[in-house]
Amino acid sequence: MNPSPEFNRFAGSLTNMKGKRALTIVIKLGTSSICDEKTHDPLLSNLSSLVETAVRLRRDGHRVILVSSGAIGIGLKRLDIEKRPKHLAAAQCRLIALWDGLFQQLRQPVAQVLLTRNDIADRTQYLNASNTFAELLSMDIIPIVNENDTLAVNEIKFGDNDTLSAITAGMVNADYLFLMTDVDCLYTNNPRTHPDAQPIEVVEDVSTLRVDVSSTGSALGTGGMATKLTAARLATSAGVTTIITRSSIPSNIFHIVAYIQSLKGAGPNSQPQTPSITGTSPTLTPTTTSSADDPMTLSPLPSTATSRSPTPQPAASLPHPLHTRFLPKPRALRDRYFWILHGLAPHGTVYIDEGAYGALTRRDKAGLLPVGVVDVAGTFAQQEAVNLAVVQRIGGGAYVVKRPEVGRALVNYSSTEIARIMGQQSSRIQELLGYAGLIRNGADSEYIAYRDNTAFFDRKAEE
Ligand SMILES: N[C@@H](CCC(=O)OP(=O)(O)O)C(=O)O
Repeated sequence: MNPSPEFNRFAGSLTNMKGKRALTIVIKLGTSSICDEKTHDPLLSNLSSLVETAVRLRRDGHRVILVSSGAIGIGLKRLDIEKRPKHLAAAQCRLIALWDGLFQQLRQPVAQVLLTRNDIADRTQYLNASNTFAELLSMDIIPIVNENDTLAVNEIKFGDNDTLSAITAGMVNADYLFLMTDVDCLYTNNPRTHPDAQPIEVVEDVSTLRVDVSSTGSALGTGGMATKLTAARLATSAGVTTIITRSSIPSNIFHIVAYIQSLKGAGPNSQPQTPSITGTSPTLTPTTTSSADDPMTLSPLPSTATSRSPTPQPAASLPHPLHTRFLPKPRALRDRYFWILHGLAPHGTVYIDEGAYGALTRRDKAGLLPVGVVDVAGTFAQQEAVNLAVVQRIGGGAYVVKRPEVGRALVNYSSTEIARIMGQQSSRIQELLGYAGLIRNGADSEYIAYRDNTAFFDRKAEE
């Protein structure tokens, strides 16, 4: 296969990136970008174009990881059935053969990586996965990642490949995560019903955007608008610039990277000099259908997003296609905290009082002691991950939940054990349980969770 004219055309802008440090770029392609929603035929020209783009980036010295959905969609064609089966990913082998065949045309080796949450639930396994990616990338191989649908029951599912791609991007310390989809970018409103809707070019803080979840994504995939924002929140917390852009023109990746890299010369996280949204309509405006073709419609809060006016006025000289860029958090979450917060699935909830929360989140962070625990829900074993919720004690053993999800912890005691020692001084653990939890550094544990085994979504707590 010879590179298409389009492939050769963007060689011009490539020169802008030459001589710069190698970037790690994760590209996520959803089902609707891989196969036709009605016929389920693979979108060959689209896939070929993506292959050309990825190979070109690789040859320019960058590291590329592809997160590819499509096993279920392609499987429908293979099995000649109409509807997405609930428990079947019949065509992962077909999907990877398709990618391998296309990459092979350009002599680019690829490697299949199938993951479930179980594969990263243990710290050593997480680090193994991370090392495997590093090794593949150092050998100029493009890893192609998907959820291992054959093994992934609900408890160990990432659930959607947007989330999986964000976790992958965090794991490899990527510079960019591209969430390729069937719309150009996020808009201030649904442009179909609101002609004055403006594209949102830059989002500083994804948590201040409220998403219209009525657009649920394609009929064959599991993601949609909401999962893209979740992915953006995860990836940006790990310091990854996250982009939403249209998948039908994969070479856009190239122009967008070149554009953003050129902005970086103008200062960290530079933004185009375009008007800010004034905040006249900060409430959510639902889209009218859930078609995958719907633009993503968001209601940004005033100071956190920058939109392009109807006549684009790019700040940098480089031309760039429409996209939404989520700025990475200035200080990336420590790898261990990223893993605890986003790699692990919580098995229950430990309710802590405000005093404990304060101690766990202050600068000289403490561990979680039994005395700060008010209640426990769910069934979990030692060394499993739990959700942490903050409660206010209101007397007589009663409490109100103030913040239902502030962070995660890897616990030294099971749910049954915690139920027996909560609210007590650590010195009573031995007496109450007959033993004292996990032993670390030769001493019994006085903590429900060690301080380096707790992590919080509020970034101030982790800085
Ligand atoms: N693992 C599934 C894809 C799940 C998924 O997240 O799909 P999508 O929303 O299209 O990215 C598959 O290969 O079909």
